[in-house]
Amino acid sequence: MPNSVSSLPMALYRREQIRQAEFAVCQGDSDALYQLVEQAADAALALLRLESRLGLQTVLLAGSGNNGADALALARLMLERGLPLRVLASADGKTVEHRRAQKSFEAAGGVVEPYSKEALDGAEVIIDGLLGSGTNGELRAAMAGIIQDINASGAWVLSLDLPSGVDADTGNVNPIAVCADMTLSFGGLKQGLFTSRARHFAGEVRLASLGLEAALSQETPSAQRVDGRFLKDLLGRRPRDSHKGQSGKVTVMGGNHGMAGAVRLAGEACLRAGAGLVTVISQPEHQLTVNANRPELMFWGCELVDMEVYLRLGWADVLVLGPGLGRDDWGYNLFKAVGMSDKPCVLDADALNFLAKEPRRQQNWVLTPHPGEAARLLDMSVAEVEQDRFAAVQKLQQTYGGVVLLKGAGTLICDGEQVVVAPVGNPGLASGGCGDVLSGIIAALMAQGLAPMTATIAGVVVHGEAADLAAAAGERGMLASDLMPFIRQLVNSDLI
Ligand SMILES: NC(=O)C1=CN([C@@H]2O[C@H](COP(=O)(O)OP(=O)(O)OC[C@H]3O[C@@H](n4cnc5c(N)ncnc54)[C@H](OP(=O)(O)O)[C@@H]3O)[C@@H](O)[C@H]2O)[C@@H](O)CC1
Ligand SMILES: Nc1ncnc2c1ncn2[C@@H]1O[C@H](COP(=O)(O)OP(=O)(O)O)[C@@H](O)[C@H]1O
Repeated sequence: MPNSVSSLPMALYRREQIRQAEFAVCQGDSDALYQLVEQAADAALALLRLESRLGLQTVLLAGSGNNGADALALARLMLERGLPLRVLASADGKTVEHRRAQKSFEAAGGVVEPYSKEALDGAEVIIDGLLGSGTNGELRAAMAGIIQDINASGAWVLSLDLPSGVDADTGNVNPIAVCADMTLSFGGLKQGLFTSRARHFAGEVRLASLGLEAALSQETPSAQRVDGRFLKDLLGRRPRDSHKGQSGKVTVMGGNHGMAGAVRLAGEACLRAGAGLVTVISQPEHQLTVNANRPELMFWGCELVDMEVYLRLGWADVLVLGPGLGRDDWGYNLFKAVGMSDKPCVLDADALNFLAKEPRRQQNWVLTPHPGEAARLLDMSVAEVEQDRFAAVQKLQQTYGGVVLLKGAGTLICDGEQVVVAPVGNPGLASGGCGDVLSGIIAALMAQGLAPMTATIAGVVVHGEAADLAAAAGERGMLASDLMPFIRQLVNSDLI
């Protein structure tokens, strides 16, 4: 069945690519396009049935474009089945398909009412067909008002194609969007649904491909999505005769005065992700904290960054620089020392702030900025980074080389060839130290032989999945340390 609700593929597209596929199939023929509208409505009905939402008091909201046409076609299907519904339209239909869907709904005895807030009273289900992929620029005030009413209604909300107000390409919201429980994406998966603010507004995402698969396969996906399945067959079982020297040696550097915890977290995560030997280089007074309950970490107290540091860097397979590094001369000198070595490295936190001041490119590094650090690296505001995270991660990679990951809900990873979106993890990660844990995991995976891009994707997936497991006890109050036991479980998960 071409219009069935399928399981989510990994390929993501920009809205223009999905429109191209639609054009390739319909060739501008309105009958063919109307068929797609009918199929979209069929798929939405099937989804409502699957979710056991049929028979509940339902209000459908139709906008003036083809997203509204989808809602009106669904309204007709529901009316024909005697399901309880009200249909509200915010404006007159502007497309041929919209007018046709409305006519057909009215011919079946349906009534389209003008929008009123009161009509949402008592709604158990709201179908959002206000705005889809044709949305341009900032929402007009009237539309923003309707969306506010939907969000305040308390109903279960299904958004057709996109939550109204979410940008299909960036996931950005300007200034408000429908907060959906579920989104049924049509044609192909829009890349914007999986990152940025869309992570909050889209709810669970489903796909109705509407028979556009073949046409869409002519397009190169703009990004790939990853989830826990990425970990399958990644590391494999350790050879029975393996020894610690073969599992990779990592040196974690950072932990300026008062910030012992950052290097301790990165170092411990590195061990839990399977590195054979981990040394922490930090301010000397931090030895007790770093080794408390974790004697497996080696420690070297470094007060002065001198020749000995350079010699010690030679020992490691992979370096991590940044957790708790600080921005003083001590931190800067460690940054210089790492720059002089040719080791594969993970740069995080203040190491990225030094890099922003002294930009250079390196191929064998992984940069892990959060949006604030990304803004400094790109000399722009955090709002500009967040406005288009896809563009930001690509620009970072072009400027600095290597593998770049842009943190935040729907983390993006780019190696210059492809962009990967990892919609894993949860807001429990929004607490200090979680980024330090991530850099330790990535370094451990690199030290065990994974290529930087693979290690970075796998690291983000392990980190996010560990957070989801840890969140069983609640997201609020979750600590970076709570991830540790689950990291171990996940790096062995391909063996289960
Ligand atoms: N692709 C596919 O495979 C298929 C796609 N299909 C469906 O078509 C949908 C795309 O339809 P579409 O192109 O008609 O656009 P759509 O999202 O309804 O919005 C246009 C309306 O919104 C308005 N508007 C715009 N910006 C605004 C703003 N900032 N603030 C306020 N209003 C704003 C704009 O108003 P205007 O500017 O004209 O006054 C116009 O009236 C797609 O999402 C999917 O549901 C399926 O039916 C079949 C398969
Ligand atoms: N809402 C969220 N959903 C998913 N992941 C999140 C969310 N909030 C934060 N994270 C993740 O948590 C980590 C936080 O990193 P960072 O800001 O560097 O923390 P710190 O510097 O305190 O260690 C990142 O990997 C980020 O992607």
